[in-house]
Amino acid sequence: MQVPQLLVLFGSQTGTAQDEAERLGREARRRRLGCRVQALDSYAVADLIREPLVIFVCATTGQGDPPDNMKNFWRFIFRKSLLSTSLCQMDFAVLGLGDSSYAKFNFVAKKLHRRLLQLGASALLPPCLGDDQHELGPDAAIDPWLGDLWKKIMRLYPVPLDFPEIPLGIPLPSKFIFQFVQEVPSVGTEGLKLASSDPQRPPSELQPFLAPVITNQRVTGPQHFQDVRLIEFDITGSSISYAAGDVVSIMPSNSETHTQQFCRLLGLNPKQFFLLTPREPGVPHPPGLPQPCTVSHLVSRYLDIASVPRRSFFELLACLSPHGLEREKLLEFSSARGQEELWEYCNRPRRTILEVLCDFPHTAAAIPPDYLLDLIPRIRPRAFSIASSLLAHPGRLQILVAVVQYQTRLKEPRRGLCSSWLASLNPEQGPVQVPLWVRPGSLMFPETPDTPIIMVGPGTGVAPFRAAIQERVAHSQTGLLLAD
Ligand SMILES: Cc1cc2nc3c(=O)[nH]c(=O)nc-3n(C[C@H](O)[C@H](O)[C@H](O)COP(=O)(O)OP(=O)(O)OC[C@H]3O[C@@H](n4cnc5c(N)ncnc54)[C@H](O)[C@@H]3O)c2cc1C
Ligand SMILES: Cc1cc2nc3c(=O)[nH]c(=O)nc-3n(C[C@H](O)[C@H](O)[C@H](O)COP(=O)(O)O)c2cc1C
Repeated sequence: MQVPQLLVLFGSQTGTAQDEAERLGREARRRRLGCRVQALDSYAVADLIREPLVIFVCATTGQGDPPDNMKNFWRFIFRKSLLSTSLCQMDFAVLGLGDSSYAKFNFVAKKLHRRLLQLGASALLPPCLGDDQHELGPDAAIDPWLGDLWKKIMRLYPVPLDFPEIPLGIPLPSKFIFQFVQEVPSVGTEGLKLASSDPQRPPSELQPFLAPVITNQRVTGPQHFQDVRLIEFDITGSSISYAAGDVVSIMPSNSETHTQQFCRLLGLNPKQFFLLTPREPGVPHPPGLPQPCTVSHLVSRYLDIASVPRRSFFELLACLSPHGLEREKLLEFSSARGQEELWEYCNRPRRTILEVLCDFPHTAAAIPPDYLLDLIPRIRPRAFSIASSLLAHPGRLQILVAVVQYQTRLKEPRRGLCSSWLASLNPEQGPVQVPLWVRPGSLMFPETPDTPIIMVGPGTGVAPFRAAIQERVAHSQTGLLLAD
């Protein structure tokens, strides 16, 4: 008897839907189902007509919009030419991530559910609508829904009896195998660059442009509570072009201090090189990680140790812990009944992964490197409205950054990863480069430059208007007034 195969496809803007999709993948593997977990746009969508069992995990972003990594899928699935029997072989369920304070609550999940029914697929359950506004977060809706889903799936797709369930507490195999290497293999140091600038293709998340920082200047008075920076990048030779309203994405790094602290806790040598091999065929190499790579590069540029850990982090950490007391606490945090306590410990005070690891030192010191990429999510890029015009500043790109810093009940102030990192870059102390790429924004300015517009953009919300005004001045428009 063959093992049933489940496909989990996700669309995620900031990682929550991806984390839930990976949780589904782990729960499926514990139940001995074959399981693939993929971003919707990295899946060959035409193959859906052959899939028997698919769970879609989708966030809603913007104003009821699909996340960037499912935009191609979204266009495809709503093609008018698709027949109403296209997906009649498929059982499916949709898990939505949203926030009920938005007018279009879980719009993507609801619309996708309806569309799949129109295409002939059979729903296993009504869609699950995870809500950030719930005091226990989206898991309040997801936990009971998943219980029902597994009951249904295991009834319709029973696994052979000689494959018993793998109990919680036993770690599943890691996605990758780390092989530490004493010497740098012959690909040389070129492979260690984060990204190169290929003049043929505009920079993207997979291949950002390393833009030198030209200036980094505070534009608010020294007494003002908010530190706002005007940062200028040199984008000469990048093939980047932009207009007012466009957005630049920036991939930040962890601070040197945090990187070193993390390595110390885990007993890792930052200078050590390693190679990564996927445990299963077909698992892609982590995007943006060079091969070979140094531990320091992995920790500073890839692992989001400054983020607030999710429940899945505690679940895996508990499995890896050799220390009785620490393991017991970690298991509690990963259980359904421990969610209120976890919220108080982590989410409310915004405690970071690094700080949690400091609280569980015996466990941290025993984490096998193979599990690092299962345990800690990838650093996410941050978006900034472009605050300049190429017509006024050829070969340059400027942004206005409000440095995020606030206090919770923890003694140490909370600092935004990207804004604090950008603020720390000082080109006067030597060359510094920032990985970035540009995408169109949703803010559209009138095509005829003489159309009068009233612009309201408080704080750094003024950035796109600064760009629009520079454009209009370059076109010799007069009568412009920007009030602040
Ligand atoms: C399309 C778009 C355009 C943007 N343009 C700009 C721009 O022009 N300039 C700009 O400065 N930013 C802009 N942002 C925001 C920017 O992308 C980052 O979110 C911001 O810089 C913070 O990132 P960070 O990494 O420093 O903070 P993170 O490490 O991501 O931390 C931010 C998180 O901290 C929490 N937080 C922040 N303040 C508090 C508080 N007082 N109390 C409790 N929790 C808090 C919130 O959960 C918040 O999500 C834009 C965002 C988008 C989506
Ligand atoms: C900029 C932004 C726009 C959002 N727009 C919506 C929305 O229109 N409807 C909704 O239900 N949730 C909305 N949300 C909430 C997200 O869907 C929710 O936080 C979700 O957990 C994010 O999942 P992700 O991390 O996988 O992207 C928005 C969140 C952000 C940050």
